[in-house]
Amino acid sequence: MCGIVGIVSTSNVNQMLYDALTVLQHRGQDAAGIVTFQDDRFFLRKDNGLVRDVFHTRHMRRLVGNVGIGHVRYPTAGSASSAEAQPFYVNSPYGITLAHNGNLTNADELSSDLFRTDLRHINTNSDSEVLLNVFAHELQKLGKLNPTKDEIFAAVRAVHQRCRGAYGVIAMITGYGIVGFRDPNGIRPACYGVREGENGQTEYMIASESVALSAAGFTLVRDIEPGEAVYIETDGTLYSEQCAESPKLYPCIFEHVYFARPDSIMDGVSVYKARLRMGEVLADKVLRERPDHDIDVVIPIPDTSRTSAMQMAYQLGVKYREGFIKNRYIGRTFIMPGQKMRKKSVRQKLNPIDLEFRGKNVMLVDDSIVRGTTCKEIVQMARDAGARNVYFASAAPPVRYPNVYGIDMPSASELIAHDRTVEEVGELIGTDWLVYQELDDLISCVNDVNDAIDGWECSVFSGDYITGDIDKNYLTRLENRRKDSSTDATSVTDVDSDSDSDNDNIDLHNDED
Ligand SMILES: O=P(O)(O)OC[C@H]1O[C@H](OP(=O)(O)OP(=O)(O)O)[C@H](O)[C@@H]1O
Ligand SMILES: NC(=O)CC[C@H](N)C(=O)O
Ligand SMILES: [Mg+2]
Repeated sequence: MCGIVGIVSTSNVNQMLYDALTVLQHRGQDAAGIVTFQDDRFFLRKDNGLVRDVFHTRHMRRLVGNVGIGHVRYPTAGSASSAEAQPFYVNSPYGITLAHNGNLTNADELSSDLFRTDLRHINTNSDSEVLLNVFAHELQKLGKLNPTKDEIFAAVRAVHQRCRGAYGVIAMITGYGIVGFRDPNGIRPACYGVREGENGQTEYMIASESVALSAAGFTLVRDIEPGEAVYIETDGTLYSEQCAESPKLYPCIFEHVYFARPDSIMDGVSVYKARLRMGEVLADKVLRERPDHDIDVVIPIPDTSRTSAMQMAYQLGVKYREGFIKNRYIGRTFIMPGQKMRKKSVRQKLNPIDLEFRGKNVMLVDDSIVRGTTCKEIVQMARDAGARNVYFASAAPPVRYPNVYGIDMPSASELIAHDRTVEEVGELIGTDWLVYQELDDLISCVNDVNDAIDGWECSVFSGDYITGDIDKNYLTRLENRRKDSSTDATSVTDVDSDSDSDNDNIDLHNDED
């Protein structure tokens, strides 16, 4: 899902960016990058790996300057090669770097237009490099030596006209400042906050999630509106403008189900509260389906489902027990590239405490079932640990349709619930009873706080794509591309974590290694 952050400060931003990226690490574990600038020079460090592995002291020392942006990557387009780590850089106009969360649905067309009409070269398969070049081209067309805020907003307006899909973006323009914007449907999140810097001057941070702000002592001001751009000059002056023609707010509901940290507030909705409610309404469904259930204990599948499972147990009046212990050194499995690695990691990551299972009817709770990698293993582990009956509840409805907006599930065939009934899925994962959340119930969990929300981007559950440009042909093309690329060692599908560590990484050569 990628995490993005940008800071305009009164002192060096390298450590603040690093810390913010560690707080956003749950959004992307594949690659990380930071770019700063000082005295008209960019300083960039990016590579595959977790934040703590990418940045060593020698890199941090070189990342000087009071303004910078950062990115943690979970690839959804192109490959997992280090050449597609972000931020991306383009030297003209002004020198622009950009960090993107989301996925463009018309990246192929744009890429060809950029080459044929705009005479721009795209060097990777990343849609984010395309987005950067569209922005750069539109800014360049205005042809000014010094860009004003109005020109920057005009370039964002043009990006909205040309780009389709989902994007939360932070771009840095050398010598001028940073600009953050969201797609006209507000699918991907972005917010900004303030704190007092040296000499009482205001410092700004833009980030994917509010938790990055609060962890660094910034106060959340607000979410960036769909289609809106926020431009912060290097001296700390902030401007904002609506740059889309008819913006609507349709945030991605899967952020609340899985991606976001529970201590974040997104578009006014507390992720933690939403997950508590998911547990509550799921318990109501369990009681509707089996008023005389014989559940002895509710057990979460750590980490993400904990909040919902706890509330579900409370609502059912059943014991809540931590029956699986999570190895804290293994990351999130769903966002790992490659099914082989994901499968292996579930066993490495979770281990049962047998006494919580032996002879009991256990209700296992997860936030979602996507490919079924986790639940298949877990149900078996519960049986091996001696459970009498293994029931399974998902705090989200069946995931039946591909995602094209920044979650790496582009083909329907890899989704366990695609074209299957709930009973069939239950049988496949080997559970004695499977309960899914209803979509209307899920929506009710996130709905009641913010009137500005027009609806939710729920395509993985409903098959309705808010951008209106996704049809059967598009999804078939995507699925075929996925099949073709699965034989390619550097594809998003089947990359080994360090298989391309010695790939050439074309970027700024002010870094000595
Ligand atoms: O059906 P699947 O394809 O297995 O995907 C769903 C699972 O993946 C995620 O866990 P993950 O390990 O990524 O993260 P977590 O520790 O935050 O729960 C999610 O929480 C589910 O447990
Ligand atoms: N998950 C994301 O936000 C991915 C961003 C971008 N599409 C990439 O693949 O790098
Ligand atoms: Mg999980």
